[in-house]
Amino acid sequence: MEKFKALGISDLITQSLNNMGFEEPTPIQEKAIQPAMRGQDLIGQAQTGTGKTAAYGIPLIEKMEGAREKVQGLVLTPTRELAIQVAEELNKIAQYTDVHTLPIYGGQDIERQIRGLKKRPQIIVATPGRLKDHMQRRTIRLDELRMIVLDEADEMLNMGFIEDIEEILSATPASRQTLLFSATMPRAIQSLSQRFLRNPALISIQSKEVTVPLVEQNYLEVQDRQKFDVLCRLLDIQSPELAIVFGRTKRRVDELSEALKKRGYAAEGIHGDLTQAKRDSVIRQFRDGSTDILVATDVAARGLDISGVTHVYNFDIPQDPESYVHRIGRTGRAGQAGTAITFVIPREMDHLRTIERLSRRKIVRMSVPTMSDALEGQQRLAVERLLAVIEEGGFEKYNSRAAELLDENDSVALVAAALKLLTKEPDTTPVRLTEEAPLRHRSNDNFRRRPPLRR
Ligand SMILES: Nc1ncnc2c1ncn2[C@@H]1O[C@H](COP(=O)(O)OP(=O)(O)OP(=O)(O)O)[C@@H](O)[C@H]1O
Ligand SMILES: [Mg+2]
Repeated sequence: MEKFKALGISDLITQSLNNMGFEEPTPIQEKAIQPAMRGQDLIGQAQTGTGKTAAYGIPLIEKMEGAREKVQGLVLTPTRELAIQVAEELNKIAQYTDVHTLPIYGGQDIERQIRGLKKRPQIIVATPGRLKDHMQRRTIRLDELRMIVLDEADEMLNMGFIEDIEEILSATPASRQTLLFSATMPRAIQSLSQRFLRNPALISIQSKEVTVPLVEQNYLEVQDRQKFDVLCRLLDIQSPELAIVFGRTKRRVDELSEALKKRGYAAEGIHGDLTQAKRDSVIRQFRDGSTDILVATDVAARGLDISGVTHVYNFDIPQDPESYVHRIGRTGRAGQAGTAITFVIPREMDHLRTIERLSRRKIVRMSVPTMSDALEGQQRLAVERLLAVIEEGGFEKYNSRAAELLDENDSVALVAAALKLLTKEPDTTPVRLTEEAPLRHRSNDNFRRRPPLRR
């Protein structure tokens, strides 16, 4: 806590950071908080899962005046789920202050948002489209805005959002402070962003690699039609606590989540064509662990912070290196370890090399697991469960029956039969997935010109 105090953070906020289990600032927090509190514009870059939200959130909250009635702080995010999550984190950080944050995003009843706005939140976390709606209706005014943050800044300044961002910024006072944060900051975006900032400080947490070292990164080469069986085997062998499976298209996500359910996995899909109510419930179930596998388009690639995600599977190789970095960054967060496996069809190998080069990290080839590997994995799980019961005790009621059985049967046969009962044998229920065409290899330059957001 002393280290947070030394950054000039007030007692009320230090106290909530303590409650949240933050013992000391992460490197980006250490470097960004003071200049941001001094009023400096900045571009902050640090690896996924290293606390960028609080790095901008703390100074943002510190700068708000509880008594003022108009919106003073604004965070823009590329997705609705991220807006909700960031607003929650800001409200946690500000729990002992009189600063309130409201998320504003598409797909939610606008009247309800208008009622929320009547409570005069000082900070709004918004997706650009819905914010523009409110600006047009004059239910949100930005003429007293003091600070604006573009979270996932490179994505927000990508083709699909840039006009919205320009329009929103032009409605804010020129005196406002502007902060940009992301784990990836391609140079083209850095120079573009200079237009919106005044003498920005570039705060970048230097590291050899863009991705988090705690994430083990593998790929396997596989034909498209084999991918699904390979995924199921991997799930059986690795038995993730929670896993995210990324697919290229909405149809892919629908088909994949259905197919996984057919084979008995607790999977749900998320993409941009679902109703917001459905998206909310899918994320809620995944956060509380009632769904083990989230199947997603890139709509879930950025910013989402869900603890317990031990594995990320790129069922389809990502479109660009940035997407790769963000997708695999859904695991290995806040010092936890994680595993990421990318499925590459032979014609996409060049693409993998480009990702490797730009993320400056070797992605290690692994062999395609066999059916017997999968069975072995499930057997191991069954054994673990059995041994855990022995450890726990409380099965005395079964002792006399066990002794009886042992008198009449071979002991190895008995245990083997029990293990067979406990083991989920690999499921081979036939499923159908529409084949995806391989990603064509494109030059780096093109990576950034993709039209985003058809996810
Ligand atoms: N100082 C800290 N000590 C301990 N945990 C922290 C600290 N700061 C942040 N965290 C936790 O680390 C996790 C990741 O933080 P956050 O979501 O802000 O990462 P990020 O850098 O924005 O990642 P991404 O690039 O994926 O958006 C969160 O669960 C957050 O609560
Ligand atoms: Mg973030």
